[in-house]
Amino acid sequence: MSFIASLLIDIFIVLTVLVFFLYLYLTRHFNYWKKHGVPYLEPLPLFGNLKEVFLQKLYMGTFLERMYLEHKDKPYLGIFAIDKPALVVNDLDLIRNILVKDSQYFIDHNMVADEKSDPLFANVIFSLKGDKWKHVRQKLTPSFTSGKMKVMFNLVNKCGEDLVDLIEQLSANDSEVPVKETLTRYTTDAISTCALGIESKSLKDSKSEVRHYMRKVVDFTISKGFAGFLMFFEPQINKLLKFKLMDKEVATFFRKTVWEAVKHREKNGVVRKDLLDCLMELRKKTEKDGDELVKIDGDLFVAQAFAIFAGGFETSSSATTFMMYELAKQPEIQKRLREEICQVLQKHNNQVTYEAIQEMKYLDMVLYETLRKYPVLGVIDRVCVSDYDLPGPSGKGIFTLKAGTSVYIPLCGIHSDPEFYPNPDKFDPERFTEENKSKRHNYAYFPFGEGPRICIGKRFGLMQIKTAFAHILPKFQVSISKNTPKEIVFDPKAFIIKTEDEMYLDFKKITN
Ligand code: HEM
Repeated sequence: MSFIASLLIDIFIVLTVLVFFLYLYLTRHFNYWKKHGVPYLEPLPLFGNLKEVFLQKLYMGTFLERMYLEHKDKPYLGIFAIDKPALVVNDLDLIRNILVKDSQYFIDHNMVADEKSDPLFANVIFSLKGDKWKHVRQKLTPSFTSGKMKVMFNLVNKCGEDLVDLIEQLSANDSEVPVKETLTRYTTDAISTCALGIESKSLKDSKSEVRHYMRKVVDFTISKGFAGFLMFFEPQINKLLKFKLMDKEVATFFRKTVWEAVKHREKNGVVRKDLLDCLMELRKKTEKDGDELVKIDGDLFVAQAFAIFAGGFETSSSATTFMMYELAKQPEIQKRLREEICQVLQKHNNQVTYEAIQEMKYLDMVLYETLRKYPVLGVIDRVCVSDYDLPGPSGKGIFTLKAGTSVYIPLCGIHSDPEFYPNPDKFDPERFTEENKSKRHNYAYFPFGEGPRICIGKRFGLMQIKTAFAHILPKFQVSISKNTPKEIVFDPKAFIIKTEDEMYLDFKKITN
């Protein structure tokens, strides 16, 4: 045998042995659920049960929705995220216990970003764990009371007026309006001014610097989609590989913007009682305390401003886009909503006010139905932080969920379960009359999550969405245009539910 042939055989043997050991390593936990008598899905080496999500073929919420609809007779189901056992919880009473009643066992999200390579994502409130999270959350919560919303309303309302001006320009000459981008420019302006007191001018200027950098945060490339996957499903692997979600230039821009706003306020004694003020108070206080745990400064400080900013603009613009799309498809619902808005506004001297938008009950119903069909976050996640006893899978005995196990709640699945929502693909706001709501399990609907980790910006999100419709619908008739997507496909790379492509719709000015 020649030297080359024997070398090739040696290489082949070494590779086979390596592949064999890699296989053993990746499948070492694959009998975990079987051993504990928990119903589970047969995994594949390398992917576990998440092949389609891993390969970015399917949005994670849609993936778990399919799993839920197939296995909802089981209170919970064991899966494998790559090689790691994780639990998908289907039963609504168990979900209530995990999110609310026994939330101390499930207080953390999975997300772990690397402090060095991705410092802002590592420190955003969504990633913070345990006492550090609790402390930051307690301090930020007062920025989101209904009193604070009232104060911020005028700023949001001004953005609503600018939004109408932009739609008027874009729809001139019967042009289609790129709704997703237009509404994201609106929410970017609203959150910039309310949270940080900065004018992002996204509606006035399509090349606005803030919009430019924020687009980079949320437009997921394949590699960012992969980083997001690991942070959500395999945070420990991400810790090793150090993938990051935020580019250096975006982090630099955000740091600069936040510290300039802070310096301006300190120098000129500006007090706006907004989110940045709350953060600045928090920063002073912790300096005085001298407590390591509660030192909210540097990137921990910037990250909280970033979290509110990032949480605040694309979530709301995505929900607003889907609502606009459904209204375009259903002119009867659109007409009824327009009539309600116009009637309420008449009582308020034709002014969009905070009180007026609270009176629009059909608007609430249409918005709630939008968030049912398109819950912005398709999966709610938690980590079990100390061993927790679940009722045994067959209803007998107990099964102890080990600390460190990831738990996923299939929100998209629950929201499209025909048992709670007959004909779930139909967009039907009547599902949200008081009477119909009272017939359902309380946990058949939770688009903002639940319990201590419920969305902190819920009130702000609802306010900015409702303000947009109160401005737009009395002035424009919205309809499907030639480039409206025929079918909605959620972006498989993204963390939240959104379309990959632009959403074009026709806007026709109402003249009377
Ligand atoms: C339609 C709009 C929105 C929806 C549907 C939504 C949904 C959610 C959901 C499902 C969660 C996770 C909750 C859980 O794990 O139980 C969340 C968390 C969060 N949201 Fe929202 N959100 C919206 C708007 C906003 C806005 C406007 C802001 C900021 C102004 C915001 C900031 C946050 C933050 C900071 C968290 C993390 C809270 C924590 O970990 O303590 N969201 N949101």
